[in-house]
Order: sequence, then C-alpha cells, then structure tokens
Amino acid sequence: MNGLIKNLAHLSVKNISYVYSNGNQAIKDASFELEGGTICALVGPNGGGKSTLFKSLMGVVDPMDGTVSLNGQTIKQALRNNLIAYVPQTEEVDWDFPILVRDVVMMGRYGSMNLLRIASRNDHLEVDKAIDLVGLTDYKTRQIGELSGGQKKRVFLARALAQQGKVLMLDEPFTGVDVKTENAIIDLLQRSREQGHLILISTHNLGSVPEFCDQVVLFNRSVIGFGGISETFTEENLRKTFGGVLRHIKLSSTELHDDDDTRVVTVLTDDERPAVFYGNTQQDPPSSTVKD
Ligand SMILES: Nc1ncnc2c1ncn2[C@@H]1O[C@H](COP(=O)(O)OP(=O)(O)OP(=O)(O)O)[C@@H](O)[C@H]1O
Repeated sequence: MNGLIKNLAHLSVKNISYVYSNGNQAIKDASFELEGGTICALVGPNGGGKSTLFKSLMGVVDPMDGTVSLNGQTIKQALRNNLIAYVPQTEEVDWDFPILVRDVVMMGRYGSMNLLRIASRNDHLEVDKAIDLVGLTDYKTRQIGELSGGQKKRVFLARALAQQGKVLMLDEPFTGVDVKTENAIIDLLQRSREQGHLILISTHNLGSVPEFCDQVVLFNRSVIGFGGISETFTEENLRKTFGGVLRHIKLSSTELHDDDDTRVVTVLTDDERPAVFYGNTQQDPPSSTVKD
C-alpha cells in the first residue's frame, strides 16, 4: 500500500490439471502467465473451474500435472514468503466465529510477524490504514458476524491490502455488493495496480470487465482465451467460453458496434428476445442496433 513495490510479480501457470476424488475434472491442461501492474479478470461459467484454479494458485489443491510458480518460487514457498493475498468468496467463511473486524484485518499482517505474533506499532498502523481505505473505520471494533454482506467483503479486502503481497486474488468480490461499494473496490484495485501489484479477480459481472481490467483469462475447465481485453474479450471468445449461451452480457466494444451507437448490447440465448440495456433499464431495441 505504500509506494511502488519492488521486483514485480511473475505468475506462471504451466499445463496444470486437477481432478476431484469423485472424478470431476475441474482443470485440464491450463496455462497462462501474468506480470505485476495488471488487473486480470478470470471469467467463465458456473462450475467452469475458477475457484479450483484459485485454490491451485493458493496451494489449497495440488494439481496432478503441471506447475504453478511465482517469481520462480513454488506456490508453497511464495505463500510462506507472504507474496500472495486472497479475498475468498463470502460463503467460504464461518461468520459465527467471534472475532472483531480489526483482528481479521490484523491476520493480513501475520506473515510479517514472528512466531509469537506480537503486533508492532507499524502493524497497527497498516491495519488502521487498510480499514480506513475500505471505509470501515467506524466498524473496527464490531464482531464481523454483525456486518452486512458488502461490509464483510470489504473487511477481507482490507485484510488483503494490509498483507501487502505482490499478488492479490479476489474470488467474486462483487457478488451481493451495491454499485457504490463495487466502484470503491475497483478504485482500490486500480490503485494497487498502479503500485505494481498483480491482481487476479474472478467475476460474473462481465459488463464491468472491459472498464477496469487490462487482461482476461477465459476459463472453462481449460484456458479458452488469454490476453489483452480488446483482442480477447470478444463476443466470439465469450460464446466459446460459455458454450454459446450468453445471458445479460453487456459489451460496449466496437466489435458489436460498427456505427457511432455507444449503447451497450445484451446478447441473449437464441430463444430469447434481444434487448438493449441503457444502464440498468431494459428497453425494446431498434432492431438495427442489435446483432445476435
Ligand atoms: N470439493 C469438490 N468435490 C468434487 N467436485 C467438486 C468440488 N468442488 C468443485 N467441484 C466440481 O469441480 C468443477 C469446478 O468447480 P469450481 O467451484 O471450481 O467452479 P467455479 O468456476 O468456481 O464455479 P462458480 O462460478 O459456480 O463459483 C464443478 O464441476 C464442480 O462441481
């Protein structure tokens, strides 16, 4: 959070595969590489393997084949060296556990403390700063279970910011948050990118991907497409990723507009009526502006 980070991250995922014990193949021969100073979206259908990919990058599951490394270190070494911060899906957390907001955020500092985990003055300062950045200073001494869904997400974002890892991974941080909170989170991620952090974010909110991400990994068991937003986040690639079923996908890219019409287009399945969305308001489309 303080100034530019040194030695930018280089995350390398090479030919990894993972099969759950019940035979579900969640990842098949996936490869991509990312550098610090980037926000990369991880996009794919439900059950497409995004969370399992995150778990592989967090060392929670061990790929049967392939390798994951960060700056030449194995993921286990990178975790020990405190290089990776993670914001989990809200459902993965036990909210009944009695713990204060500031203590959750302090967990982000554990990797920089000694075995006794005695927080230094600097640890307290960093925790206060991170809580302030996510706008929760007034909630610092609240039990986390007493917060709303969006506030809980911000607590975990603060924990990740306080950790100051080179890589920040967020699993669906926008689910259930209001527009103001989403914008505040995007603003924080953009600031982290400017400092040189590598940010990998899984999201179903496809409309906002071109607005704040530089790169995208399109993922459905394997990498369907990977690269810069303008060349990779295309209708054709999205159709491949989602198996031809696109619902409420808003693309304002020129690919869907050969004219000066800048309205976003929503592509629906074949049996549904096409529609144009103006912000959040659905209206009947002038047929000439919609290509499906
Ligand atoms: N613990 C598990 N045991 C067996 N199969 C699992 C387990 N967790 C996930 N799977 C299966 O692995 C596949 C990938 O699941 P995963 O949760 O990684 O997808 P996802 O892209 O994160 O989905 P969503 O967008 O719905 O969160 C799915 O077919 C899922 O049913």
